[in-house]
Amino acid sequence: MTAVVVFDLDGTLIDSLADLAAAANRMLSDQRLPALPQETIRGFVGNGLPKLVERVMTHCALDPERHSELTQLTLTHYNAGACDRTTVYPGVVGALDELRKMGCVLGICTNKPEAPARHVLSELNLLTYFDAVLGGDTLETRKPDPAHLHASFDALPSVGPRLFVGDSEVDAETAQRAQVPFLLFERGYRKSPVSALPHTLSYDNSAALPDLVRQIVQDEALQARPQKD
Ligand SMILES: O=C(O)COP(=O)(O)O
Ligand SMILES: [Mg+2]
Repeated sequence: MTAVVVFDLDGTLIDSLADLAAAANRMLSDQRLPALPQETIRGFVGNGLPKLVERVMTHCALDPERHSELTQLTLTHYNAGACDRTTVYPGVVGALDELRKMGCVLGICTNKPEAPARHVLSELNLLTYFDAVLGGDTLETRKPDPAHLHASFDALPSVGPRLFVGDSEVDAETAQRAQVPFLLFERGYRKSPVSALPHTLSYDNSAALPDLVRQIVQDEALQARPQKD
């Protein structure tokens, strides 16, 4: 029972909010501005680091003309401490092991820039599970453009049906536009209720993932079977 499973990163496999918030707050401190609460920054995650910085800047009434300078500064701070407080969600490692044992091939489609995404995956001993890692700056486009997700699947061998696992509005929209089944992690950084996001199945413990993938693969196989009359 194999599948091509592509994962979002932040809020799906890893809880990276504390380090993202710390980087943004160091940038603000460099501007002699007070730190923002982590909960505020949580709402700014999902569309990549440049967008996160843009949202912080709007919130703090910083001059939009400084966007590229302050994005670079935030990235420098993030790179210096990307794994200080970031953790792998419970159940993820066991689920990735089992999926690999099933013969699935795994990839990453994240809006985090590719270099820090690879660095964080490597530091957390996750990089070797993935045969493709596409970041928010790998292509000219990124999620919710389905081209980002399609390119992630295309970078992997076609061992079975394709499915996407993510945590946010951006991921749900990407999967819907790409027309692939979507597994929604309920404990990530989404802003709307689970019921408001289009998804195939949802889960709150990553240990459930292999069974959910099996279920989707079986359903896909049933749908693909020629109908008898
Ligand atoms: O960097 C972000 O804003 C979000 O990253 P993600 O796509 O891995 O959730
Ligand atoms: Mg995410």
